[in-house]
Amino acid sequence: MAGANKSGQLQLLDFWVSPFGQRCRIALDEKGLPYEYLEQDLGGNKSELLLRSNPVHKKIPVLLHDGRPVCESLIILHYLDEAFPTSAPLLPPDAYARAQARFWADYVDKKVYDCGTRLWKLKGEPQAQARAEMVEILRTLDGALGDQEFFGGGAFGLADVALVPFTSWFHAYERFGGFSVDEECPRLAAWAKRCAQRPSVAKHLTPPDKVYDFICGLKKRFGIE
Ligand SMILES: N[C@@H](CCC(=O)N[C@@H](CS)C(=O)NCC(=O)O)C(=O)O
Repeated sequence: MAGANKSGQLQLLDFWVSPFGQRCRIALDEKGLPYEYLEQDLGGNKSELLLRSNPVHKKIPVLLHDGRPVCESLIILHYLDEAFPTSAPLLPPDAYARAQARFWADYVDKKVYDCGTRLWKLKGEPQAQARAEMVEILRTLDGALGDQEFFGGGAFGLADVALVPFTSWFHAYERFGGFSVDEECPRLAAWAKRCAQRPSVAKHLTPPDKVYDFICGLKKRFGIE
């Protein structure tokens, strides 16, 4: 059966362009865990399975492990690490390093998507504020990365998985914000290119032009020109 392995059946309720869903797909591949991908309709016709599996937020991604739902992408990443501890851990063994990884994953969660949405939704001064904030967020991440290969040091880990799906949204953020990640944050730009060479990332990142077209479609739907 698709998604079944000796540790049980894994299914992922997801939506193709979602950075949160991509986190889960990348983590599942990093860990070599087979799963069944279940694309969801989020446009006003949510499936019974999604509503039953995530009755609180009614959002993707949801991981079903032998039919039991786990919601919220970062919680799913932690769950995968705990449920499948022997396969490619996302979190390092050292407690302090684990806390650092969680801090940056949480920072990404609190900052990037929300600011990115303001960038494409707003106009004038509020949009200029979102642009300044996004550059600040990306510079902060560039500083946290420093000269390390990955946020997890030498290993691709939790914070990398949390942030990397947004690299395919950078192109749209750059176009709506009128800035360049390469120029503002060269270390982060180089990190994104390094990550893109990983099979798990290359396979699951949505091409940047498709993300841009998707956002343009949303703008049209919301009547934002
Ligand atoms: N904090 C959640 C965010 C998930 C989320 O925003 N999912 C969006 C798709 S990108 C969704 O399902 N939207 C449907 C809706 O809001 O009705 C996570 O990390 O999983």
